[in-house]
Formats: sequence, C-alpha cells, structure tokens
Amino acid sequence: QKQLSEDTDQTAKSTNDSLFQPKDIFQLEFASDAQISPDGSTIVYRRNWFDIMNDRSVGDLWMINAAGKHLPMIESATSPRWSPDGTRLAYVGLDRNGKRQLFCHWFAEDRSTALTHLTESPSGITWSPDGKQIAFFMSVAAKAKPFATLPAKPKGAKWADPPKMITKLRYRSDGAGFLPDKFSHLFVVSADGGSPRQLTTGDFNHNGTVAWTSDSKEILISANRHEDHEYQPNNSEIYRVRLADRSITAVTDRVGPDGSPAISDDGKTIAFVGYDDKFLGNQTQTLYVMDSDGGNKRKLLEFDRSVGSPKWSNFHKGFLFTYVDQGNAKLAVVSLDGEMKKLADNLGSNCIGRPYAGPSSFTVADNGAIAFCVTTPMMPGELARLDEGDLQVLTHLNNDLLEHKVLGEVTEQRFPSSAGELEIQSWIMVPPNFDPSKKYPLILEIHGGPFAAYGDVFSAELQLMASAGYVVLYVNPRGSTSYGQDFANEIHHNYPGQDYDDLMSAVDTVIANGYVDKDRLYVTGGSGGGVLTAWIIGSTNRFKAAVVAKPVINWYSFALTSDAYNFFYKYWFPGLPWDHTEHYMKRSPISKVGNVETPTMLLTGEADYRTPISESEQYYQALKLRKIDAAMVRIPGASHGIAARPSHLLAKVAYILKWFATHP
Ligand SMILES: CSCC[C@H](NC=O)C(=O)N[C@@H](CC(C)C)C(=O)N[C@@H](Cc1ccccc1)C(=O)O
Repeated sequence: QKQLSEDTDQTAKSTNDSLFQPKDIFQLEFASDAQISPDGSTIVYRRNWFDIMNDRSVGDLWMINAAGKHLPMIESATSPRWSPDGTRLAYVGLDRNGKRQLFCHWFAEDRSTALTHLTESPSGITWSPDGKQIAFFMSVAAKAKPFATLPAKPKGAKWADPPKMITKLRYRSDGAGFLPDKFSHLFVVSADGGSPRQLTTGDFNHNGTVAWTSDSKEILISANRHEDHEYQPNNSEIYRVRLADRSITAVTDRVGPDGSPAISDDGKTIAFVGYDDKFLGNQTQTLYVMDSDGGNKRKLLEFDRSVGSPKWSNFHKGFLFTYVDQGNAKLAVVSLDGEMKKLADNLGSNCIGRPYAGPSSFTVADNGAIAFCVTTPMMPGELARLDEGDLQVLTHLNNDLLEHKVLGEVTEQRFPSSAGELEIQSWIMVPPNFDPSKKYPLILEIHGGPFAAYGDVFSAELQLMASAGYVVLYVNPRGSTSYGQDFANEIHHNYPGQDYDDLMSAVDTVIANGYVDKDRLYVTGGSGGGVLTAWIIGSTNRFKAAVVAKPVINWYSFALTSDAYNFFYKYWFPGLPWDHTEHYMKRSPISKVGNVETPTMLLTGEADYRTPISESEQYYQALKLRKIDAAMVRIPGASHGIAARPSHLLAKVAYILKWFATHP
C-alpha cells in the first residue's frame, strides 16, 4: 500500500523518465482541420500545441506541400480554406490590434493580408464556387433596450457596475458565460477585401455549414428562426438565402433538427441531416436528400448511426460523411441510390482529456484524395491522407516525446451485462510494463453525455492514471451512442438505471481476468459520469474511494439551474419537474446519499453552467451532515470543460490520484 501511495503522488518528482508524466502534457501536439487543395497536391492543417506560459492550447497553420515537405505557414491562425481554383488560402488570423479577422494568402505572389476589419471574430468561412466572395458568420449586437433610466454619474466617479436585467430564456451558456444581446448572422465579403454585407437579420442565430449553390447566387444555411425558437431548441430548418435581394426561404419544415446542407456538383440534389423529433434522449441523425427546389425529400440511407458533415465528391460519385460505430469514428461514401461504402477508420483529433470518440473534419480533392486526422489509444490526432484506399499518416507530431515513453496499452473486452441480454463494449488500459501475474488497483472511469461514447482514441488523463500504477477500465454502458438508437434509449426516462449493472458487470469481468486486486477498486467519472459515480456509491460499498466530477446530484434543481434548461425537461424527463417530482427524485443520486459510506471527493469548475457547482455543494453538504469522509475541490474560473486548460487537467488527475492513494 505504501508503495502505491508513493507511486500515485503525481505532485512528487518521478525518477522514471520513461513513464508518461504530468509535465509531458505540455509537450503533446495534435493535428486538426485538414484542408486538401482542390488539385490534391497540398494539405494545410492546424498544428496544435500547449503554451506553458499562458496555460492554453494554441495552434499554427502548417502544410505538406506537393513535394511532401512539411512546412510552417502562418502563426496563431485557424480555419484554413482553399479557394476553388487553389491559388489562395483564406484563414482566420490576428490583425495588428490582436483582433480575429478574415485573411487571405496568395500562393504565387506569397502575399497575405486581412480582408476584413471586423469588430467580432468571423466563423464558418466558405468560398463561393466562382472564387469571388467569401461567406462567414459573425455576431451582431441586437438593438439595445434600456429598462430603467439612471442619472449620469459625475465625470470620473467610480460607481458600482449597474444591475443586469435578464428577460430572455437562454441567458447563460457554459463556457461562454452570461450571454450578450447578440445574434450570429451570415455575411459575404469580396475575396479582394472590402465591406462585408450582412445577409440575414432578426433575433435568431445562424450557424453551422454554409453551402453555396454552383452559380454562386444563393447560400444554404441552417438556423432556428421559429417564433418561439428558444422553447423548441431542436427545431432548426434549412434556409435558402438569395444574395441579390437577401430573401430567406425555408426549404425544410418538419419538427426536428435539419442541418449540415451539402449540394451535389450538378446542383440537382441537396443532402442534409436530421430526424423527426420524437422527444427521446437520443435519436439517430439520418442522411436525407431533396431536389434543388426542396421537393422530393427522402432518406438516402437506412443506417442506425448518426451521420455528420455530408460533402459531395464527383470522384466518389456520392456524398462523403462521417459516423461513429462502436466507439470508432469512420468516413464513408453513399451514392445517390443509397449504396454505402466505408472508406476509413480511426478518425479523430483527440489529445488531452478523456477518450471520447468523435470524427475529425475531412476535405476531399477533385482527384478523390481525402485529408483528415486519425487517432488511436497510443497516438494523439495526426494528419492523414487517403488515396484510392491507400492511407498514409503524414505527421508524427508526438514521436519526439512518445517514442521515449512506455504508455499504458489498451485492449478491448466485450461481455454480457448482468441485466438483460445486452453485450457491452469496454476498454482496459494496463500500467506501463504490465505483468499479468501481479495484482493491480483498478480505476473505473465513466463517461458523460450520457449520450456519448468512449472509444479507440488517445487519452492523456487515462495515460496518467496508468502511469501511476492503475489498471483503468472504461466502458460504453447502455445509453452510449454508436450502437444504435435503441441501445442509447435503454436509459430514456431511466437514467441512471441498468447502466449501473453494465458498469458493475464490467468490473466483474476485468476482475475475472486475474490481474486486478478486488480490494483496491476506485471509481470516478465526470458530468453524466459523475451522476453514475454518485449513483454507484449510493448502491454499493465495493469501491475504496470515489471522485465525483461535475455531477448532477438532484435532477429537480439541475433542471432549473442548468444553462440548457429549455432542453432537459423535454428530452430527458416526462415533463416539468414540479409535475413529475417523484420521477425526478427517484433518478437523483441525492435520493441514495443516505447509503453512502465511500470516501468521496467532489471536483467541479466554479464557472460550470452546465452542471452548476451548486449540485456538487448539495452532495458535499449532505455527505458532511452524514459525517462521511468527503472533500470538495473547486476549480476557479473553470467551466464544464474542467480540463480544457492544461494546468487544470494536471490538477484534476493529481487530485483524483492523491484521493485514491490516501484511501488504500
Ligand atoms: C445541451 S443538451 C446536451 C447536454 C450534453 N449531453 C449530451 O448527451 C451534456 O452536456 N451532457 C453532460 C451531462 C449532463 C448535463 C447531465 C456531460 O456529460 N458532458 C460530458 C461531455 C459531453 C458533452 C456533450 C455531449 C457528449 C459529452 C462531459 O463533460 O464529460
């Protein structure tokens, strides 16, 4: 036990340089936003790294040129986008005042300049097919509506900040904080620079994919412009915006989300993703097509996985798209007669954090070559290129670090759950230099969502736990995505429920492998995983200690304090909390706090508006009233993305490991 306590003290200086250690987080890099030139010769991508002085993820644009040379391009830039003729690259960079602007680089002349002088950052930048204009989204302040008139303060007086009055439904958002009175609108600007022209108006947000028609005269976007849009958070439509007169026409009208428009090269077919809303916890996002006039809407694919980012390719004679299947993100193509072919596995650009599965973006050249990012449990996101079935990983951004480290190896294990007939997928990460004849302590690490999936991706957090000598078990219990809609909705109006049994079966399965010390079991999880961790310690005493990160403890209070309170009561519960009090309380970990004996640490960002810290405070105070060994760790300034800053990630893992080490 003493040995374990020393090994797991991540604040102590390790003498073993071959192990992945907290300070190594700052040395990690990952690739994202792979953009292949129209002729397929060159790929520009974002090379992300961690700035130890400012404690942030930052990134620069790099390229692999036609000769295969890896070259730096532009510092501190994002969103590179090739012009249709491949002569220019638009991107978002910093102007002389440090403000984000739309820039353009002319390759032949080797010149770059800002095309705009905006007051807010542009996003969603997309070239018109004729290369003459660039569309983008930008926030615009709504008309100010002063409520009470106050006397002017004397010049130079230091008065308190005035009161803030809130009347809108969605008034704060996790990560963004209290929302200013602004709405995101669509603009176009000449590719030679000049004054941007605002195309959309009204108190609605417009964002997502921009799809130009081939004549460069119209743009398709998605938005929720319904009268009471805030009360229908999932009801977006696709709109056609005509540049000539700025007219906006809806081309979809069903109840449910419609988005990600993409147009075939001949302009005859529009693809989009969405579903008819059945108000379930999770619904498969399906690929649809319609004729260019919005008629003849039909499903292109009968496929029980959520489809993302459709893009037409003449070479591939169909729409390319991404999806996640059983924890692995894939790229595929579907022809206009609905024939689907998988093209690639392991998409992702994960790096630090937990092993959530999700595709990276991708782009396709005229000659069919495709650029994207790939990841595995042993490799953070790297740039890759696919040419007619031949996959090449083009960057090795982490070899300089990881070739000198022994990482925790990962194997997959599937097992039957003790509840019902379901087979469950899990991953087991063993400590570096693992010896199966020994017995190791176990950490069960539980994902959130709950409609999300862990998968075959790199996770710095779990590697740090393995380096500290733990076997780490991570599972996709029922409710997880990437196994189909029915599997996800096993927990519809029933969360937590039998997902608890799946997790306990996972622990029993790994114990049966023979190398886990069943008297040294630990459990942790964040958000939805924090809910399940609190549920577990209210149901069993088999864990030596628990860390409940950013949980929901009481669904009643959560439903009325979370930023997305217009969503949860409708999709996760049978109705409003005061009409269904019994249901809300029955599924709340607070209802089981009277059973808890497990030493428990809470760990939450003080600026978390998704699962507000008041949830953690309720649980901490209840545990204290019961005289249970408990601690509350509050992370100043952190939102729900509790490990977004590298030092927060280090602190999170260090506190978890120290709590476990002090409860042998
Ligand atoms: C705006 S509604 C979607 C909420 C989202 N759930 C998706 O299924 C979410 O924020 N979930 C939280 C827990 C919930 C508030 C009880 C969560 O578990 N967050 C995860 C990250 C995550 C976020 C969104 C989608 C998938 C995973 C976490 O912080 O680990």
